[in-house]
Amino acid sequence: MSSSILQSSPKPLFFISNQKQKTFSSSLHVSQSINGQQFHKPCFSKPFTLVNKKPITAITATQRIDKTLASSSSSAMSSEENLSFPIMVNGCTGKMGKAVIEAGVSAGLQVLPASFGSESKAGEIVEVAGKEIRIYGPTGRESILTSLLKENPNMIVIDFTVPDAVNANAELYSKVGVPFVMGTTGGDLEMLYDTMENSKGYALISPQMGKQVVAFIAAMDIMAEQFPGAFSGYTLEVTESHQASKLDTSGTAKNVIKCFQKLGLSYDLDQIQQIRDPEQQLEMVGVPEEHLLLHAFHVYHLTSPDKTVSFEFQHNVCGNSTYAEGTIDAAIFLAKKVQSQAEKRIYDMGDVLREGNMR
Ligand SMILES: NC(=O)c1ccc[n+]([C@@H]2O[C@H](COP(=O)([O-])OP(=O)(O)OC[C@H]3O[C@@H](n4cnc5c(N)ncnc54)[C@H](O)[C@@H]3O)[C@@H](O)[C@H]2O)c1
Ligand SMILES: O=C(O)C1=N[C@H](C(=O)O)CCC1
Repeated sequence: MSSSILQSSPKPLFFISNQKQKTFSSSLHVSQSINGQQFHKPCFSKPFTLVNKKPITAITATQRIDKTLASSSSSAMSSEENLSFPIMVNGCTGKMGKAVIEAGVSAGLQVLPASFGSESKAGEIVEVAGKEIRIYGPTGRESILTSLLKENPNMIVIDFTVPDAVNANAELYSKVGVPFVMGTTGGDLEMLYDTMENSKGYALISPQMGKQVVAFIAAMDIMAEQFPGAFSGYTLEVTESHQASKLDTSGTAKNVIKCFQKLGLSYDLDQIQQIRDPEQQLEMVGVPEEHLLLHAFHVYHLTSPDKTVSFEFQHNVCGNSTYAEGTIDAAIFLAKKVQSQAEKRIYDMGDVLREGNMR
């Protein structure tokens, strides 16, 4: 596959982009005072700040979210449903972790001062969106989570960690019995769903939290259901470009490809062309320079057997605010399901959209 895919059609049939919004966000500057010194940083989302490194101790009631925020959250949320719940954001020093905490704070949710992170960060206390959060490495997670749940029976875990941690984390959440939103991609999806089927827990699992992209995938799925095989014989080329730090292939692209397969296209996931090189992203994909460190561009190009007909679909996202907002909607949706003891326990972002649970 060549770069022509990305440049072949100046007017794609389907184009979703939030570049405008993120161009605004990219000019955001954060000013923080650390040990009396003032720091200014241009960023997509506010950076976390390392406060200090202390030995790990159990979470106590005094470390929990402050009560002022807790009480204000009920009015900021939905007073008629009296839905106020704390979130534990795992991977809180990561790009998504930070963005989700900011979105959660804006929505009036409580953020618990504990987060699962990498071994190298274990014991650190970091500041994200004005909240001090202690990082817990791989050791002792079960007892930490158990005591957190005991003190916060209506808590929801939000996981934006790394592909390698997905299955072990989901097993732990299920074992302890804490409902969770799994935004992290990768891992063994079949195993993840098996874990949930075998537990009594609630979960919302989605490799894509951006509402408009989710709606696009749902539309493709409806087309596949109504017109199975409509694109038989066509060839498919898929290109996805993300920041160089992304560890796995786009989970979103995999879901879109499932729809194309139902539409009759034969395609193997290892044919996906991943672009992680910033130079290619600038020149070939057209990613704005200020978003090289945080973007998700996807192109699906379909060509008829005799090459007389072609289709192109794109969804291009700069920054990550759309995912963070969707994640908070997902957490609110899941909290309501838990509260109402809904029979269905495993959800995805399509369920959130279908029930109109958007703020
Ligand atoms: N569902 C969506 O809409 C969506 C959107 C964006 C990103 N993602 C996915 O979310 C995940 C995180 O993305 P990101 O951009 O924030 O990545 P990131 O690299 O910026 O952050 C990863 C975080 O995980 C932590 N971590 C590393 N090893 C860990 C471990 N063993 N246990 C717990 N935490 C660990 C890191 O310290 C870091 O805080 C990726 O899988 C990405 O594909 C999903
Ligand atoms: O930035 C990422 O990493 C993203 N991952 C998700 C995926 O793999 O589909 C969603 C888009 C952003």
